[in-house]
Amino acid sequence: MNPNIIPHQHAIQKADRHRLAEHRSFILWFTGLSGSGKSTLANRLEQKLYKDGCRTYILDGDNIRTGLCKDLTFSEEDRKENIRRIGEVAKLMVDAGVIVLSAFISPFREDRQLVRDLVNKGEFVEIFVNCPLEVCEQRDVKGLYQKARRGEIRNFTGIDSPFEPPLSPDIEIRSNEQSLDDSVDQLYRAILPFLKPSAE
Ligand SMILES: Nc1ncnc2c1ncn2[C@@H]1O[C@H](COP(=O)(O)OS(=O)(=O)O)[C@@H](OP(=O)(O)O)[C@H]1O
Ligand SMILES: Nc1ncnc2c1ncn2[C@@H]1O[C@H](COP(=O)(O)OP(=O)(O)O)[C@@H](O)[C@H]1O
Repeated sequence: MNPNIIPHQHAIQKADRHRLAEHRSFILWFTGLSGSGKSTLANRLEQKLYKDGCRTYILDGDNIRTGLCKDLTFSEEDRKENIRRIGEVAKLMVDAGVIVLSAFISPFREDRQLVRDLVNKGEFVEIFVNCPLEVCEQRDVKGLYQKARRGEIRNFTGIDSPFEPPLSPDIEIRSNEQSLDDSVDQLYRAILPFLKPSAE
């Protein structure tokens, strides 16, 4: 820490923003293989929360790897840096009173833990979108698994780059065993308790 950087105490705090929005803010951290269903679930859940009048924002590859993190590759080191930056952005958004839905592979336990440690207890909800590699590969939503198998993409998660599944996720969705509607319902019911304003 640089001793010459002294944070300013702003008059309007996170708790004030929660009162205004009438809900708390936190990070819904979707993790899973490419094609497991992270983006689809984040999108569907956001629509439900939006209908309820919640302030939400999705962080995913479209708005991060084409902007803030466009300098990063898929090496282990760059993936770590990717998640570190996303974690810092998500933390700011939580402070701004927004419910953040983040949809990144985030393959390493240590990096996910790092994001959890950035925010207060109860402000990080780890959602493991669990789907066997064979099913993700069969879905091949973007044709990337085929490219990876042909050797046209290197360091592809599940093929020649590791994925460390969460050991005790807050929520687990088995996206190959349950329908999309059931998955969204399960998620919505599980996060309702997080929405309620606490005694801040
Ligand atoms: N080498 C390699 N490995 C994995 N994924 C790859 C790769 N190259 C490109 N893509 C596409 O990039 C998306 C994953 O980016 P992330 O930022 O979520 O990855 S990570 O969290 O830094 O590991 C991922 O998107 P999703 O399918 O939505 O997960 C892929 O479409
Ligand atoms: N229960 C489920 N939850 C999420 N996605 C599902 C489910 N069942 C089938 N799918 C399908 O799996 C695919 C997941 O793709 P996507 O959301 O882009 O994955 P990711 O963001 O993890 O790469 C979509 O075509 C989606 O319709």
